[in-house]
Amino acid sequence: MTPSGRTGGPGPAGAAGVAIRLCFEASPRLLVLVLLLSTAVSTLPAALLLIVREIVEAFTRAQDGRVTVWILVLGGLTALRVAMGAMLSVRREELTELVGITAEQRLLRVTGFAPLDRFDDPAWYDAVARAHDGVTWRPAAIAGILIEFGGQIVSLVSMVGVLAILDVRLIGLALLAGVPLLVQRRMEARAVYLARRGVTELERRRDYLTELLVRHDLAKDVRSYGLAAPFAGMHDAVSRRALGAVIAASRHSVARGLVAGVLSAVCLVVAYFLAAGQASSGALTAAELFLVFTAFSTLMNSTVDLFTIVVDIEEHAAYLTDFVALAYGEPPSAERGHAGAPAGGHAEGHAGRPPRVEFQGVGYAYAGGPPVLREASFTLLPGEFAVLVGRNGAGKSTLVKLLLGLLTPAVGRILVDGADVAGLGPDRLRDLIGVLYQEYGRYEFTVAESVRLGRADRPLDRDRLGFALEAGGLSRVVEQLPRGVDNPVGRMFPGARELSGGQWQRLALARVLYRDAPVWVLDEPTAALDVQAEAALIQRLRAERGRRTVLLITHRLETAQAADRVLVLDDGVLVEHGSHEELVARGGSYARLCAEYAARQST
Ligand SMILES: Nc1ncnc2c1ncn2[C@@H]1O[C@H](COP(=O)(O)OP(=O)(O)OP(=O)(O)O)[C@@H](O)[C@H]1O
Repeated sequence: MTPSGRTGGPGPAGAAGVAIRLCFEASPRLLVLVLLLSTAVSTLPAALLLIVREIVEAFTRAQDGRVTVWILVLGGLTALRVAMGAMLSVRREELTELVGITAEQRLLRVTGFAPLDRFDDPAWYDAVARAHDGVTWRPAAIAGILIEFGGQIVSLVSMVGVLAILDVRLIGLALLAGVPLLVQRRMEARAVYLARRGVTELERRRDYLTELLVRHDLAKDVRSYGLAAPFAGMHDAVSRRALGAVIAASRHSVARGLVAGVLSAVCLVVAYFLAAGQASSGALTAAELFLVFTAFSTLMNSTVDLFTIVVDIEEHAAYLTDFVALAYGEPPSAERGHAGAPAGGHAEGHAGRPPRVEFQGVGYAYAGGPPVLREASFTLLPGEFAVLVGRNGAGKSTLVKLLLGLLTPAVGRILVDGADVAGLGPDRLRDLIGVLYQEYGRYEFTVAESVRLGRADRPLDRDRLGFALEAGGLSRVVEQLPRGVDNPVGRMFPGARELSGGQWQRLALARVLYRDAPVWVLDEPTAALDVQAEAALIQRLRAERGRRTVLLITHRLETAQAADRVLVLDDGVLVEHGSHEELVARGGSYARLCAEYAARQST
């Protein structure tokens, strides 16, 4: 079940469990220290109250010496309480921050490893948005509340003890006074949560519109088409709709709050009358009457705080439904790894000989859509340089995603040296195949860091970096940067130099070259390259023949002429394959593509 399908939530106990687990993951030592400090700080108010009683009693009996001693003790304990309170607050803050970081790390790992097809599901985006909403502070808030909970229990028990000595009836009244407030708070929290859940999509739309106005790759479009005002207007409308829904949900909260306040006040008034009656009958001294009033209101507040804690945890638990489902649910397949033996072979890989890649009757359709690939069967021979061509939407990029194991064939198998890709596991596949996607990443790091992402699991190899930059056609560009390979690129961070479209593509290509995998899959690698850079790349690919198996996707048919073999995909069907000359002579799909291409080039 996808997290988006859940509405029940982990419940207060489940959320508390998650928070405690995160505290332990964050720092067990800090957790213990904070708990000890919290307990110590919470026991002091009751002790201080009893000392006040001693002072008043000593004063009424004119025992000046005792009064002085107790006042000094009171002063000492008050100072201690302030000091411990300050320490508690600092350490608690540290713990909650660490819990926030730990929780966000969990979520980032889950979303970073999620199967690619999740990104086709709007409900997945809703679930991630909700999980992300508050992930840095809600688990931390629960942890903080739990720590407070321990303190509140200690404080409540000590006040119950004080009242038990003086008038046991008041304990029940103090506890009762909290109930209306609890009910009111709970109804309020639930209504707001349900309203906010209902507007997740609106909030995502709002965030998307914000992004459209701050993304530098869209800045030119936005200005040239005058889109800033319409986007800002849409943002305003969507934000107001979301806000309206949340406000509507809390419409009755003032009335409910008034009723709850009156009911609580009734309990307080009854309790004070009872205590005053005791004092006038002589059962309580003036000091004890003062003590009763103070202990009652403290107990009542502690009760309300305790109830509030439960409601707060319940509220956070509701908001954490999607986080818990994502972070503690079934791990995504990529993270689970593939411990089992690879099906149908072992793909030992690059030991001297590049691998063979086979598509056997592969079919695929995106969820709810028509077949995009039908019965595709072909073999890339070890060390072969093959080119895949076809019209827009023919299914070329889908084929690449299937080969990289990002999508799973609906029918058929894909084998690398006899091993089914489905059983190889992401690490092995990454070792075997270096890929350049059409939409490659533009990472705003230094040149060296960006290229090293090709082998992010290993320390930077400066020699390989030099080779990759040279072979990728970036050496001259890098030489002109003030800090060379250690210069940041992009425009978001200080000292960074923006690259041209073609230079970004060369950087992405350098990443693939740095990876040094025995199979290269390059989807439109020359789309942004100038003629010279394109020729250099093709020359390099030809030089790699026999050492690497290369599949290159392109719309530039000159490139196809340089390849050993051309594969032609038409509407999801692999209609032809052979050398450029053979296919032209055949007069089929490829020949028609070439004719159209030549006509376009000559106009
Ligand atoms: N994530 C997706 N969800 C649903 N349909 C998709 C998705 N990605 C691609 N398609 C559809 O699959 C078909 C093949 O797309 P694909 O990107 O594989 O084509 P392509 O041959 O690489 O095209 P191009 O030359 O334009 O890059 C298209 O009709 C497209 O609409």
